[in-house]
Amino acid sequence: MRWSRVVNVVKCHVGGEINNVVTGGIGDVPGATVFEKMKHFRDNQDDLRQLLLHEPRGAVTHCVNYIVPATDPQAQLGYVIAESTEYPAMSGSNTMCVATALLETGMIPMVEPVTDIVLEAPAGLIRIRCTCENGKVTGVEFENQPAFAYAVEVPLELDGYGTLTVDVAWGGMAYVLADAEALGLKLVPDEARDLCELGQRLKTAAAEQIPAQHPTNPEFAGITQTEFVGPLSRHEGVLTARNAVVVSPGRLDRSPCGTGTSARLAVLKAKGLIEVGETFVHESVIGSRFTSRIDRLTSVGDYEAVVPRVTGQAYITELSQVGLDPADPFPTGYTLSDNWPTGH
Ligand SMILES: O=C(O)[C@H]1NCC[C@@H]1O
Repeated sequence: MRWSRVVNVVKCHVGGEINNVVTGGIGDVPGATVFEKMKHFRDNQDDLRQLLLHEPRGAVTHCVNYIVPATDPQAQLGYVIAESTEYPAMSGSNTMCVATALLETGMIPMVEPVTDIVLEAPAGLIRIRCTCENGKVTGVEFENQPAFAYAVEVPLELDGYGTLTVDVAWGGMAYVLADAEALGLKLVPDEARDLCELGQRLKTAAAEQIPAQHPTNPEFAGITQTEFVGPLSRHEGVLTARNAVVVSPGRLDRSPCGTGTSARLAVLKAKGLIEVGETFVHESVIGSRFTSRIDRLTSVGDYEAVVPRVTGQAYITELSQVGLDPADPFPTGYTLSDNWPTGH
């Protein structure tokens, strides 16, 4: 065997969402912050993302995280998140997989029954509380950077649908949130392809029509995600709802989505539908669940904001080494529109 590149990958899922973690083979990259390191990967080493996420090694449903040294002394390690079409500032499901991979492979020592860690994401410091039992991480609760609503109940023109009413919010990624019932959607698995097609159109229209520039870091991306929100209900008194997040280029998040849950908490608070500290259970289209709450209120620039805490459980599915044979005709892989949507 001869490989010109090899990385160690801890394959993980949380709530069915495949978010893998590269724990070796990269080393450090330049950058005074993890946000700068993210830009280095994006601008100079995007071939690695393509190698890992494109076929024949990856799939449109995968994300990957690169473990890097932290730049903030408060953090034990940093991570750069790479998805099919972007390097987001933050991701909830990826954070849960990263924390689980780091503790279950011993890169950060596990202390039972609770291990508190601090990691540096491109969005900033993420404080994480992991419950642990018999060497297994049984729950990852992360405190997100503040989430806030850019706009609540604003009109959006969409060809074929007329004028819709939507919300736009930041939860570590920027979301347009659309009411599923108003669109005749139940958020069930059979709707997956339709949700993706409509979701991609919605996010394009929202990005064109509704301003969403992050007030403290104008380099954070504008609207790249659509979140279809299902009706709120109470199960044994606990606020619960389903959602479906459409990740670009047009596939469903299998998990209840951590940044989407954070964005929804901000919108629920802006609409007076949730109290600080109240539990909110968010469910994905495949029925997986995250538990969340608003820990406290804050502000971001001129926006009133919430500090979300979101909990889920991740599982390691495989330990592997992914490599590149220098003669491989697909060193950056390929995408095909049968399962990797194009044209958005
Ligand atoms: O949990 C999240 O925030 C995400 N899951 C995949 C796409 C988003 O980054």
